[in-house]
Amino acid sequence: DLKLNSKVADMKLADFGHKEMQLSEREVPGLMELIKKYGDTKPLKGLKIAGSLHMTIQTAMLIKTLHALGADLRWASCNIFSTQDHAAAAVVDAKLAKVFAWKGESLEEFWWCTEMALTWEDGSGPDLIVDDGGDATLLVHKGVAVEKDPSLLKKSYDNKEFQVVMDRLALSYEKNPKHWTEIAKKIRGVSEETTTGVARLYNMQKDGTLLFPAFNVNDCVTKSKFDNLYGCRESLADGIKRATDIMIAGKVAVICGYGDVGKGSAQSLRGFGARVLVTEIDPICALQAAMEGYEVVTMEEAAELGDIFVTATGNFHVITKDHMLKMKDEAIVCNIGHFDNEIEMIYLETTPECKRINIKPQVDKWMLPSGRSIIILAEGRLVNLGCATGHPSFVMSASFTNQVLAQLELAKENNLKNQVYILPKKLDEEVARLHLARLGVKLTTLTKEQADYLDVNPAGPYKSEHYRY
Ligand SMILES: NC(=O)C1=CN([C@@H]2O[C@H](COP(=O)(O)OP(=O)(O)OC[C@H]3O[C@@H](n4cnc5c(N)ncnc54)[C@H](O)[C@@H]3O)[C@@H](O)[C@H]2O)C=CC1
Ligand SMILES: Nc1ncnc2c1ncn2[C@@H]1O[C@H](CO)C(=O)[C@H]1O
Repeated sequence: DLKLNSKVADMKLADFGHKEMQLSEREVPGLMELIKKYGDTKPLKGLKIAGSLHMTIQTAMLIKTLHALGADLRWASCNIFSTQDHAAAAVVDAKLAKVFAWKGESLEEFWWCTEMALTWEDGSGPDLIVDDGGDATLLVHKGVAVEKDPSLLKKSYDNKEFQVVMDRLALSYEKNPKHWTEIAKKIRGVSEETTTGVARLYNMQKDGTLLFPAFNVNDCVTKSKFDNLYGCRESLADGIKRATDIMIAGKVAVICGYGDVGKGSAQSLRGFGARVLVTEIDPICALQAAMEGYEVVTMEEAAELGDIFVTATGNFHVITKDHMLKMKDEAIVCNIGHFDNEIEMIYLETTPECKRINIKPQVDKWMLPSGRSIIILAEGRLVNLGCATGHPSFVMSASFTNQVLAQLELAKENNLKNQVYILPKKLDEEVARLHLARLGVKLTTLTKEQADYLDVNPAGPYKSEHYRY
């Protein structure tokens, strides 16, 4: 396998990918600025970067930037449905990275791709990881764990996906029982894209099991208060409409979770004229939803009311078997959270009385024992990337500018500990500044008197560490 240059769906799509990458340049000002600033000095020269992040046109521009800064790249997607095959082909064709990703991977193929992204032709591993959801970081950590305790390979696991991971690790253990231990030693750190991946990192930091330093890119203000919020505001409706062509106006939409993603999702469907109900566990977010005029209900109440259901919690089994059995005939059910367990898909997939009728790729009608059916999008995986193309380039430019800044910090080898770090506010403000011109924003400059009055530096940072945007 390791001699494999790349594995993508169709290299004939490369030209289309190049055209869409070129068209996105105007929309990724932050990335273009980083290439201008560092393209000559190449601060990532000689460093190997493994990526596990949706292989889209936007990610192709992130890869282009990391490549321009000197990195040697291998890439997989972090979701079986989110690859845009023309983006993958263009990246391979332009020799920006070796790519192992295609839309519609099986779970076994997904974990093979992830391992291929983490392993160079000579069997060596990366210096740095760009992760989204933490699956690449998980494979390295579980690899080290089984090499410490091979008996873990003998067990059988109820969780189907975890069993696939352990089967894959059994193969690498057979080839080299020190493979992952050697790889982990060399890794300078990981930069993590999303809320759920960041939660995993803080759990490992708390348990003391983190094997290398990590940057929490999600909690850059110019990531989560933009991508999670405004990105979902645009790409959620895109996913639902491309999948079902449903009229949203006048329908009852139920958004589970009112965090950054839930806020953008609720606003998205309200914008199309839906009557939006919200469910929440957190009194503060529930109060925010109420202040915005949303009706805050429980899923038990909402199950029989909704026409369209969207989970956005980062939690699991938020929409359960009981909820599905109460739903209207042909209610649409989807998830925009990172993992596919927000909807209890295991009930549908393991109950003989539940019959799946495939309408088209990533759109299934499930006949239920209730005598009614529901429409499940992208098999419960994130609907904006499974049924559409994810967030547009402009908002991803801010997220990915933070990713590159985090990679540059990790590359410096400045004795970071095995813990989770956040980029400084000054850089966050810089990322925002890089995106103003494209929108014609005219920023006001503080006078010295005003700066003194506010007790801030005229060049920033403009807010305290505890400021909530
Ligand atoms: N599809 C996409 O493009 C994106 C997906 N994400 C993912 O979306 C998920 C949510 O992300 P954020 O909004 O940033 O997280 P968040 O933590 O800001 O919001 C999640 C909210 O869900 C609530 N919640 C948890 N369990 C719940 C339950 N059982 N019922 C109702 N509410 C519940 C929490 O109280 C919280 O307010 C994560 O998995 C994240 O990785 C994030 C950004 C973009
Ligand atoms: N078009 C896109 N390309 C790459 N990543 C994306 C895109 N849209 C959303 N995402 C990311 O997907 C993760 C969730 O897996 C986020 O937190 C977003 O930053």
